[in-house]
Amino acid sequence: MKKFNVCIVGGGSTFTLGFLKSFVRMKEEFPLNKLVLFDIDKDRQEPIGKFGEILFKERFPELDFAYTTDIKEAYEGMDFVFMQMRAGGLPMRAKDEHIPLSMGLIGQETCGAGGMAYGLRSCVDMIKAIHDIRTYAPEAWILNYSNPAAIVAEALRREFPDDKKILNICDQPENVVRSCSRLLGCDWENLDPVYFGLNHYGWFTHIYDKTTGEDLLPKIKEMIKENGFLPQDAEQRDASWLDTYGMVQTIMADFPDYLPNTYDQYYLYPEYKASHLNPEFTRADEVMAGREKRVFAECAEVIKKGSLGDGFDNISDAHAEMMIKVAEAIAYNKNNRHILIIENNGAIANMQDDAMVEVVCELGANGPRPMRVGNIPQFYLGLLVNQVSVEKLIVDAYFENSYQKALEAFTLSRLVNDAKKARKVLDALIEANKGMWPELK
Ligand SMILES: NC(=O)c1ccc[n+]([C@@H]2O[C@H](COP(=O)([O-])OP(=O)(O)OC[C@H]3O[C@@H](n4cnc5c(N)ncnc54)[C@H](O)[C@@H]3O)[C@@H](O)[C@H]2O)c1
Ligand SMILES: O=P(O)(O)OC[C@H]1O[C@H](O[C@H]2[C@H](O)[C@@H](O)[C@@H](O)O[C@@H]2CO)[C@H](O)[C@@H](O)[C@@H]1O
Ligand SMILES: [Mn+2]
Repeated sequence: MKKFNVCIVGGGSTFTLGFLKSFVRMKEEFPLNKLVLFDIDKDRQEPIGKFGEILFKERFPELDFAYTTDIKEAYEGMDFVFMQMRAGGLPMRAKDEHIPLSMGLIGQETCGAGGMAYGLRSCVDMIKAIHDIRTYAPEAWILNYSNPAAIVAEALRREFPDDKKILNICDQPENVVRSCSRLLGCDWENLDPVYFGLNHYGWFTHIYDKTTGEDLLPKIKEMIKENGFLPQDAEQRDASWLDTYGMVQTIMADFPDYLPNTYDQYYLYPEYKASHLNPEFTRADEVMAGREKRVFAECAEVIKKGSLGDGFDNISDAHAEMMIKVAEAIAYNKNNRHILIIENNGAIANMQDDAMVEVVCELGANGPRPMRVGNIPQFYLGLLVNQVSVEKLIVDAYFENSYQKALEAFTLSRLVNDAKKARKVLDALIEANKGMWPELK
């Protein structure tokens, strides 16, 4: 069985620990020869790298493992590059959230003004990183889930039009499917969804039972109406995530056709959400006070002991598991179904061909084969055409250094929706992002 070389870009991410543990747990199904962590921040990556050295010495000694800030060492000879960078780090995420919220607008990592701010930073850093990767690993599969994935995917489509080995992915649709399995009391892998949308803006039209072919969505709708909706791993979630999943019940009461992606809440209830988010303590603050602290405390403890110790917890990590299964599908030409971000080209019949949309695809060694959903109803089409235009305009702003295009994107966004507010928040974000955005003229 061939063994693979993998690099993780954003080695200092709060998600890396989950990957390191999952690579151990999944070493039979996706065997690694070499794993390299790469980050531009040596100090942030080092504790995670040291944790990895101890983990692999004890659980996967045959693995060739390294961590580095050198691009040649990181990329040369790689088969897969997993990309999880956060351009500007969590402190900039906090600004993306706080600045719009201070003006009464949604402050969110990937949606609205904050998402566009993060998007412009990610365009700069992701395009540079992919040029670096292609210098040293022209054939590697690049699996991107750095956010905002919708804007990043559109920028990469334009910068690398002929590169068929860049794949953009998000775990949230799969997380919603997993959450349905909690409700139904079944194995999530026995659910076969039909889905359409953009990244962080989509709907499930059917969720079939893989064995019988029965569409379980009517039953799921009833259960959500009666009991609400919880993430599969509710016991491990922060309060804000439970609130987010809870909103699915509200969305379905107003729009009962389909099961929504949890991110739809921001587009459907922008005023309600903006007035219920705490401008003094946003999700970035919650992550910095919670997940970030936990991850680095776990590293420090293991490094201090010099071993994993008895209480070592290697519980399942849905996010890492999904990304590794995506690599596995490509590596072994499995043609498994995954929900991926791809160029539309008819997958959603009544949307423009060059939109980056999110649909179910069969995934194998030759890349994704999207499954068509036909025409979508006018309401959903209207919402998505609006947002795809926003995403395209912000990417225009990046490539053309255009203030005007950025202003248009901000004005068009349902989460801003007013030219005066758009100019005000855009100007504040330009100030906050000096040196990290392209210069907008
Ligand atoms: N699409 C999805 O489903 C999904 C799910 C989870 C996380 N994510 C994304 O993963 C990323 C990491 O999230 P996090 O909360 O762990 O953030 P984090 O800030 O903890 O980690 C990001 C790491 O990226 C590094 N980094 C920043 N710019 C870089 C660059 N140019 N090259 C290499 N490394 C760079 C930082 O130093 C940091 O160590 C984010 O983009 C997040 O949105 C996506
Ligand atoms: O606020 P965060 O940093 O916790 O999460 C933002 C990300 O949320 C989604 O990913 C979740 C995923 O749904 C969940 O199951 C688990 O694996 O954690 C992830 C991060 O919490 C979303 O898909 C990402 O794009 C966001 O970055
Ligand atoms: Mn996502």
